Amino acid sequence: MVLTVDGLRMRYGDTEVLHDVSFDAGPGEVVALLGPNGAGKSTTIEILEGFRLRSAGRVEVLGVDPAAGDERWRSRLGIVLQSWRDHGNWRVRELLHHLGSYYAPYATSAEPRPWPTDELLDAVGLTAHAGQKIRTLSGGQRRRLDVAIGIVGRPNVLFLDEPTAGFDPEARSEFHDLVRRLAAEQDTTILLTTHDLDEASKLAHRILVLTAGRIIAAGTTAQLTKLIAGEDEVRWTIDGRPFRKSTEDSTAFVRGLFATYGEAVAELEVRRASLEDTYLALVREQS
Ligand SMILES: Nc1ncnc2c1ncn2[C@@H]1O[C@H](COP(=O)(O)OP(=O)(O)OP(=O)(O)O)[C@@H](O)[C@H]1O
Repeated sequence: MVLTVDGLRMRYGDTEVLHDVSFDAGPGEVVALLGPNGAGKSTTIEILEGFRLRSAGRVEVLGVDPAAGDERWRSRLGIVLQSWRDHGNWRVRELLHHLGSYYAPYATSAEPRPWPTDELLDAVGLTAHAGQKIRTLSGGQRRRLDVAIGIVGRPNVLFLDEPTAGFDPEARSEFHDLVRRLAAEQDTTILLTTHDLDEASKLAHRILVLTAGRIIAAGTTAQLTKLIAGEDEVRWTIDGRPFRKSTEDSTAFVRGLFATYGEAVAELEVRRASLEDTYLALVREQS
């Protein structure tokens, strides 16, 4: 396993913000930590990055406890934080070239490092802005640069904390392609956090739903849909009077409705439970 988290707990003072979090991830796997504000997503990712010391539990990243990771171990991680580190006066190409040079000592023949600057600029869609000063980039362009900084060392593991915040739909879709390519072609294991269920479903092989410091559901989008599938809603009127019923099997219910009321049933509507609805219901229930 590339990532192993077993019984992870974290406490800030008297407050426990992670309770017994466990999951793992293999090479080339994309895992999304999905949850509302304050669920503990950043805390989890920061512990795996070695930025925070956990209170309890076993954590291994590339076979190493992050609390004891050395420079060589660190060189195999890519990190994209939520907050922007300001390098305003640098130009995009210069900065990537400069940061990339730190990784050169850790190159192997199987894993050349760093990622050549021009190829990288192309991969993140910043070629046209390569000569621009960083403070003149738009929010979405800066975020692309954040991602480029995260992957310049061709990491084996990439941590992305809310990577697409501030992206327009096109940038988001290009970013999704990039993440898929990194996982499929470079076997990069990717752990990302997001509030966005749609993004998690599109990107991740596995989604972990975290609320209030606990993983309350985990699986592929299809498995989650099955696991937390809610009830459909059926609405209809009889003689102008509105009715509404929540049911797990709307087809059987509608069949029964027609058997009983026949042609008196009008304005029939069936709304299937979406994963989004059930995810929101779950989160509300837990928080
Ligand atoms: N340094 C800290 N000291 C005390 N409490 C903290 C600290 N950092 C985070 N917390 C608390 O821990 C909990 C989890 O925070 P965390 O940032 O991990 O959540 P998150 O899921 O990443 O949220 P968001 O989506 O808002 O980024 C929150 O209740 C937060 O207030």
